[in-house]
Amino acid sequence: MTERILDELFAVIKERQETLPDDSYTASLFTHEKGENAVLEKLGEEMTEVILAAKDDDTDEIAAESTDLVYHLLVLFAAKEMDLDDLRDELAHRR
Ligand SMILES: N=c1c2ncn([C@@H]3O[C@H](COP(=O)(O)OP(=O)(O)OP(=O)(O)O)[C@@H](O)[C@H]3O)c2ncn1[C@@H]1O[C@H](COP(=O)(O)O)[C@@H](O)[C@H]1O
Repeated sequence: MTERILDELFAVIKERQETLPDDSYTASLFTHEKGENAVLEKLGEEMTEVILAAKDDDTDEIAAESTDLVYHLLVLFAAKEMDLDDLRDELAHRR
């Protein structure tokens, strides 16, 4: 697995945001009739799914749902015209 996988995924998300292919789930989040609420609702759902997986002590499910959560968080960053450096800078600031 490449160390830059988050950057690579974020680049694909930005590309989908620009080109809006019909068959892309990511694009559908940017064009949803609910607007920004579409991704905000998914973030809430995925966070709940992480919590339920944790309550079940199901580490495979925690990893899977956390991956859904991170993906939707990156979609939110793109929607807000932020990028991964905003996250890195904030983390570095706290060291
Ligand atoms: N990493 C992801 C990714 N993670 C999660 N998801 C989608 O997020 C949604 C999660 O929704 P749910 O948890 O509700 O799961 P569900 O399968 O819809 O329904 P349930 O039965 O679980 O309720 C699913 O549709 C997943 O496909 C993702 N969709 C796309 N990507 C990546 O985004 C990039 C662009 O992909 P396209 O959007 O397909 O162009 C590619 O690199 C993809 O791998």
